[in-house]
Amino acid sequence: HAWGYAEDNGPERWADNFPIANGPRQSPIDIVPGDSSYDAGLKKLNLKYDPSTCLDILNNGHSFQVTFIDDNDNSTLTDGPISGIYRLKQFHFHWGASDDKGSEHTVAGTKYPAELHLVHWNTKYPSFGEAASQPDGLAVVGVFLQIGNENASLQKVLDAFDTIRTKGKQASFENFNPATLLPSCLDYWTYDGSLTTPPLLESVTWIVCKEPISVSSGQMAKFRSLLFSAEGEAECCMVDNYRPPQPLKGRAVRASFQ
Ligand SMILES: Cc1c(Cl)c([N+](=O)[O-])nn1CC(=O)Nc1ccc(S(N)(=O)=O)cc1
Ligand SMILES: [Zn+2]
Repeated sequence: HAWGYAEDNGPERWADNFPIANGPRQSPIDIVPGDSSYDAGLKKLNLKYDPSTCLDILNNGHSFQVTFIDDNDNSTLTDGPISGIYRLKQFHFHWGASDDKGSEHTVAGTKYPAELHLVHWNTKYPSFGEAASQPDGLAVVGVFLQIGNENASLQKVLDAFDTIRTKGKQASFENFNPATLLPSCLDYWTYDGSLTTPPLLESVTWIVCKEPISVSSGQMAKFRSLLFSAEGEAECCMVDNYRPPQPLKGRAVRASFQ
């Protein structure tokens, strides 16, 4: 039976089929600001996104994702802690059943109600699939969501939820600019990690923004209206789709700010 987030197929069971779950560079982690070291050599993040590369929105049974056309360099991540050009493939979120949990990374033990992941792949490799198995293949920008004012940009994504309520549903979703989901300050922590869901590949340079973006409680309720289950199956709310923090195993966490 496939992996998920339930008692019988959730994060504590993933190592059964994916032994890398106990590997040396697993994600997420608890970021302890006092233990991170400022690295003056770290460049500012350079995120350049073209809304016309936005393609569709999909409920994949674990989260929902907005997928981008990645056969050109129109939507890219450069600089920051990485070298070369990484292309945006998709973004998705992780969230909780209540506002006191939901993020994957935590900051000195603090959980946020949700976390956005913008997934990019290194164009030194021919495709996302090839890149995903390389130690420098992927770069994911993580952004925390905190309860506050309604987020107008996020609302555009939430308005599409009625078309993707159940697992496997996909709908056209065009001309969305993911830059509108970024915080104003792009200070970040960075460390070497992995995908946070199976296959848990250790190919991700993590770039976690210090500043959260806002989401209203009503908008969080909308996230929780999605279903893990497919049409015709017993309804199972899509909530708590986050992996808890994993052992640091000696890794350094660098900060782009003092
Ligand atoms: C593994 C893989 C390959 Cl290879 C392909 N492909 O299309 O070739 N698609 N997937 C699936 C995928 O991307 N998973 C993924 C899991 C966690 C995260 S997270 N939370 O950001 O760490 C990002 C992505
Ligand atoms: Zn993710």
